[in-house]
Amino acid sequence: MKHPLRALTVTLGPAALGATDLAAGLTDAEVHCWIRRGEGQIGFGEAARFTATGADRFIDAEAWWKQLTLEAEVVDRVGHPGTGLLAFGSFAFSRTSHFLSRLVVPELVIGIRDGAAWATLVTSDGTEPTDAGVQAAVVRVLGTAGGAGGDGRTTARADSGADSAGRGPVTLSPGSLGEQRWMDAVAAGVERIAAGDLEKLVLARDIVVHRGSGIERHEVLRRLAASYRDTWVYGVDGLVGATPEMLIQVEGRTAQARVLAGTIDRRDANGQGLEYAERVLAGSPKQRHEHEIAIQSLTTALAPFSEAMNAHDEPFILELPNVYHLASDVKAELVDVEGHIPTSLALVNALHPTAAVCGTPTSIAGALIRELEALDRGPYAGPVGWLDAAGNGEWGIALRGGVIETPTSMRLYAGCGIVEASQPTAELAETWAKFRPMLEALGVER
Ligand SMILES: C=C(O[C@H]1C=CC=C(C(=O)O)[C@@H]1O)C(=O)O
Repeated sequence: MKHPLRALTVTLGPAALGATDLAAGLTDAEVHCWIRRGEGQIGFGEAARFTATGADRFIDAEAWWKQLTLEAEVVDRVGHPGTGLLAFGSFAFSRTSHFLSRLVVPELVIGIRDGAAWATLVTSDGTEPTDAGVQAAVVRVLGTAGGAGGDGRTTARADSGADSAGRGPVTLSPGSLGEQRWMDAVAAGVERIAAGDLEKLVLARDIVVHRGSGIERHEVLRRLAASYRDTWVYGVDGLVGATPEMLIQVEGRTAQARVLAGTIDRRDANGQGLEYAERVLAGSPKQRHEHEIAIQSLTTALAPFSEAMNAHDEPFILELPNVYHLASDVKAELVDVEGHIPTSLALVNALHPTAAVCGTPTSIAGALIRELEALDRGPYAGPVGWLDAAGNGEWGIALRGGVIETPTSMRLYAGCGIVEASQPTAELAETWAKFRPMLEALGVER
């Protein structure tokens, strides 16, 4: 007999987690996670799962989630975004993808928000989750109380040193298109833009990393969380990465997005730092044009759901360990649609795919991507994140990541915005800079 889910959320004392950085809790190879600057949520086990493919994947997921949360019995003693029932999710970039878009409700979620920790225990067999049950589940996944191992940053750094020192061979192999064929695809895209068929196109490619000694998923996540503190580190099943781009974040009536487009490799700055980025990135008409198109696509799609929207006139420079980006933060106050504030997933349905990962106009860019990339992007460049029963959530764009395909191999993806002024060799170099966070986390030096 199928039972409705039952959930209990309680505050966790500092000793229960034993660390101020949530990355310290990445103790299990199957852990789901969403972490930025040591805060967010991690999930263990599985109480429920939904999968879908096709054009209606977001709407179908939303309907499933609504029904599940309506039937559930929830005691939430914390009551902020992310507490109560929560699902992690990952969606295919394309409606034609074979990848199964998914929502996963873990049995145990541990979170840190504004320095305070909490945990939610979910049962699917009809039993009532208790305080003692939550504490016991936390101890089970983190080791003894207070035994999560201190600060995730320290642990991760020590591990990555040990890793590059001496594990099995790591090799790279080309994905769907080799480098030359991918550059030919970029040149073909530029031609189509020059012919006036479209304004911008985002072309991606894949590579496969083989690691003889095995891919340790939670170690990879720890390294990403340690090195890429300003990104959102995500792990949902085999999908793992650290994205700097926020498609949409919803908290009550407030929605926020971080739009990125325009990139330079930090290695090219030769230590000149931000001054170089200001000159070469913010000062480049090509990069500004690429960024302008991405901002336009987000704000146009968000406008019907909001009454007040502000985005700065000037993009800022986002400094990451591998690249500098042109970035713009957009904030909007949401309006009721059919009597309700739109949920984060409803907004994802309206916003995806933006011009930061597809192009403009969307349908022409989407068709050209299918024609030129010769690649099923799977969850790459699709929405990844979490949502709660109130509709709050954070959905990043699954960039700077990849999919663990076998115990010893992982497929990585990276793409570039192509405009008329794009040069195939420069775009190829940019993909290598974008692969770098994952390559480093996997112990590949390049
Ligand atoms: C498509 C990717 O990046 C997008 C996000 C930021 C900057 C981009 C760019 O400058 O081309 C891309 O639009 C990727 O990382 O795979």
